Amino acid sequence: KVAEVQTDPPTIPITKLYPNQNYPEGEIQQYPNDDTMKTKFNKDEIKRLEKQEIGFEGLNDMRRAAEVHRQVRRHAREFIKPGKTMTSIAESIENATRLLVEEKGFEAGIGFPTGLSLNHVAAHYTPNAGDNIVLKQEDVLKVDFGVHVNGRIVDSAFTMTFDSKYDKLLEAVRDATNTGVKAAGIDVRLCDIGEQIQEVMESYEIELNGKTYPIKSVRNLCGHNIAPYIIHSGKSVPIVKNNDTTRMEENEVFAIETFGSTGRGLVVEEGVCSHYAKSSSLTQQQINSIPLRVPRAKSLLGSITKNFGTLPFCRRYLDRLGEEKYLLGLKTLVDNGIVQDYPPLCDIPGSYVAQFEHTIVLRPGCKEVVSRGDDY
Ligand SMILES: O=S(=O)(c1cccs1)N(Cc1ccc(F)cc1)Cc1ncn[nH]1
Ligand SMILES: [Mn+2]
Ligand SMILES: [Mn+2]
Ligand SMILES: [Mn+2]
Repeated sequence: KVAEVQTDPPTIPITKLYPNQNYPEGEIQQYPNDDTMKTKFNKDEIKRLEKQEIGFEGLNDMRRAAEVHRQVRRHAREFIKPGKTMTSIAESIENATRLLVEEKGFEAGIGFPTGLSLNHVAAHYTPNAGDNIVLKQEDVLKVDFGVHVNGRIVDSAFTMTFDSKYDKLLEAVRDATNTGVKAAGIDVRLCDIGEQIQEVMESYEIELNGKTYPIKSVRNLCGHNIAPYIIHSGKSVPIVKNNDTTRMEENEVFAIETFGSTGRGLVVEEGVCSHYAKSSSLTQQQINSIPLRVPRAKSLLGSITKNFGTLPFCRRYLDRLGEEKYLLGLKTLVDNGIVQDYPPLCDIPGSYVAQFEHTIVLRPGCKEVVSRGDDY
């Protein structure tokens, strides 16, 4: 029996909703420098390159992951309400993702921990075991979660508020992210994208509790390129003007994300860490050559390699695997550079940060915003 329509809450895997396995295309955009592109590739060259691109399989895998993302977030936007614990929110998103993507080893699953950063915390907060934080009416919540199919990660995020007083902040960031998505393209310089994002972001201001704040682009946060099983594979997309003349290249996948803040427009690593990922730059041989005097570190590394590979994970994912007494072992792996920690990234207390993020594919003939939905 082929199901036609998703249940609420969502329980039907996306493969069952698309029996022909052709998943919906994202938003197609032409490149900003399209005329020079035309001279670069003629029609049949584009045809040939479209075959190559990230391989039709790769693109189809991303589209399936993106459809999972859209259906999970549609439900998340209904059930995330003040009074719910961060833990219950994270688990609802993760359970729905596992169901819809049909989690199976490295073939399909969660792309990285469910980011639920609040207010002046911009990114990389997810609850650890025992976290009792409850969502409040005046919170500014960034929901940033990932879905992968065969390592093709869709990284997309949106901001939720329950008070219209923050509307201008969300409008600024949404406009800035869409500006970055539009500016992106083959051969486009990263610095030019950062400049355009900053110009739009900082053209906005917001009045909060009787005071007017200019909205600042958070200058030390950025978007990034994505490779199979590697959430950031080397290039950073700035959200302020800088001098990085590195260019985007065809067939690259980018997460375009912008952060607007009423605070300093600068984040620092602050608070208890929850997010980690095995370094993608060390070879197995290099790892083997590092003496690990803490026995637990070795067994923990085995579990991380087996269950996550280079995909980011959080402490709750270790807990659900039955790992115990792992904090010293984890610290040892971090101190030896085998595992990278990603602590919460915070502006000043009392400030508010908003985020929107899309994943785009720079196909030879067009740009595909795979994570675009009717919500953002
Ligand atoms: O800030 S990043 O570390 C980065 C940006 C540019 C170069 S590296 N980061 C990558 C990442 C790190 C850990 C994760 F669990 C998931 C992703 C961006 C990001 N965080 C959430 N969504 N997107
Ligand atoms: Mn629902
Ligand atoms: Mn993200
Ligand atoms: Mn990202």
